[in-house]
Amino acid sequence: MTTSETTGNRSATGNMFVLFGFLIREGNLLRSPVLAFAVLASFTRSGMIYAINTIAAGASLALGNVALLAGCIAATLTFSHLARVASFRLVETTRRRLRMQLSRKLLNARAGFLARNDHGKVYSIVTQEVNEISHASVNFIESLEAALLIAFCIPYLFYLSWPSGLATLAAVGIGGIGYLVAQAPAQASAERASRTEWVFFDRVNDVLRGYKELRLRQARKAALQSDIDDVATRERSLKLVAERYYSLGQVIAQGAMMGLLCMIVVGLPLFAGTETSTVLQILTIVLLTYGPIETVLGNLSSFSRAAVSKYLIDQLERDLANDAETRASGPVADRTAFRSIELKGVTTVLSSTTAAGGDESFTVGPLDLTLTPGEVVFICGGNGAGKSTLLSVLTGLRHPDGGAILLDGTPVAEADAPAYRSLFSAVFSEFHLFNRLYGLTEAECDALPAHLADLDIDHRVGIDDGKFSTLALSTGQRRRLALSVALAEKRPIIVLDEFAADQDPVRRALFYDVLVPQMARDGHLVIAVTHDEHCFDKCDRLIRMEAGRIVSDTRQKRAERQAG
Ligand SMILES: Nc1ncnc2c1ncn2[C@@H]1O[C@H](COP(=O)(O)OP(=O)(O)OP(=O)(O)O)[C@@H](O)[C@H]1O
Repeated sequence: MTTSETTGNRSATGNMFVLFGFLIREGNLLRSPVLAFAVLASFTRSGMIYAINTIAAGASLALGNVALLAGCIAATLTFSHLARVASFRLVETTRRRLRMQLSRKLLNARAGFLARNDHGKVYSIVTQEVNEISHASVNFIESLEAALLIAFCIPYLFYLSWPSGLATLAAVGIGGIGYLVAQAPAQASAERASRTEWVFFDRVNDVLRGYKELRLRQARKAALQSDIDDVATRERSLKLVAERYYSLGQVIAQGAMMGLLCMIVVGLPLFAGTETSTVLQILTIVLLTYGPIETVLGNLSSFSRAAVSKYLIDQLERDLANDAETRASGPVADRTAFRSIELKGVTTVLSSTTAAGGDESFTVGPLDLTLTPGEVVFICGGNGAGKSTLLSVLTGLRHPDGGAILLDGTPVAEADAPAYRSLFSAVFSEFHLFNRLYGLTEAECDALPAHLADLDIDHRVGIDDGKFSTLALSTGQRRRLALSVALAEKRPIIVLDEFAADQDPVRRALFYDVLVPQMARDGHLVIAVTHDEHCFDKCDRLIRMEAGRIVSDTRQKRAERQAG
């Protein structure tokens, strides 16, 4: 991968400027006290250098100079401490802002984006890359303080001896150029290392999620371990290459500084005839600024790493913005009722990349369907027939690629999707249980215990302080818990994808003979994907799908229920 491939349109130096702009803007640096503390610390440190030099040059100890030295030392220590504390606050603020901003964008992304994208990449960016940037903000303040000190000292050096001032400027310049030369290849390797880290996070996910399968087959475990070793080794090599370049930049900077010292000690007396006392004064200043110069140059590599992180975060944010949901201009009010939902020639194209690198697509639709409140609709069909895709489109999680969804006769635009989705509660085949009762109203929370009892799960789970007492449940129990939440939401439409598949015969009967009829009696439209052929008579409509199409839509009289 070349540098231009990895850093897109931005050059390595451009990345650095973007980072600096971000740190100044996000840290509100121009108005932050941290800047004032850094300026004051470097000012008093310069005063300290001046006082040391003046005392060293004088024959006797002048009280005023000693007082100046003591005052400058106390002030430098105080301002440096305050600047450090303020800059750590800045680190945490930057980290918090970045994380909040990224999570907000992830929450606003289309469902398809999250289904499509590697989670390793998202985890890595939200943790590692964000940390890299927030740490750079401390280095930024530190470098600013050091750069100011250098800016104060160089004129003083020019005042004492212009060749020494010029030589110091040249040394700083050579050091800076060294970093600029080294950072392009270093950033390219650092970026590749970050991308390799995304793969590492995915593999860790395999270890955590596939722990049972891995323990059943040693060979699988060994192969995964070897893959993880490969990824970790590749990442290590890429990081080492990047660090080697960064170190090369540092060597050039250190070499320039050492050259400067030699030039002062040997060059000045030899070629400029500078007196020993002046040489000593210059040497004191250079030695006291040596540390800050090294800080500025040394931090360049951390900025370079952070610039790569910023580039990767920007890239993710751009992808998220391109795939963000179209939002309504005002606040979205929940819909509490509907008269009809109509799918008119709805088509959805699912596409992915094949192992050979080609494109593979599957079209669901065109689908025509009208649904009304109080109906019990079962959807059946073989694996891959398009049932789950139909549910995604119907619930507004996926905007159709063709045709339209009409709610009470009005087409649902993408911006209307949030309001439209508020009609639905669902337990998808791959559902997620939140530990906390996020977003439930007080009335819904109050209704929940009754639904836990109806679904025969109250003996295993309780609610404590807005949280479930446990989620350590069997698959069937987890599904019943998810349905309890869905029912407590009291939304007009309940969607269930293979709900009964994990239930024992008693609970399955409870579902088909008691719960579903009860939902319909309460006025819900119930849409359930099911493979239970012996229960097909327990619905008002049976929709059969094949190869992405509805091949039959049979209305029937529901079989009599045992209860209700
Ligand atoms: N990203 C994708 N690219 C291409 N084809 C896809 C993609 N996602 C799913 N498919 C295909 O689309 C078809 C419909 O999938 P869907 O999940 O809707 O089927 P389903 O009827 O719910 O199946 P099951 O009963 O197995 O859950 C399947 O053949 C599947 O392989």
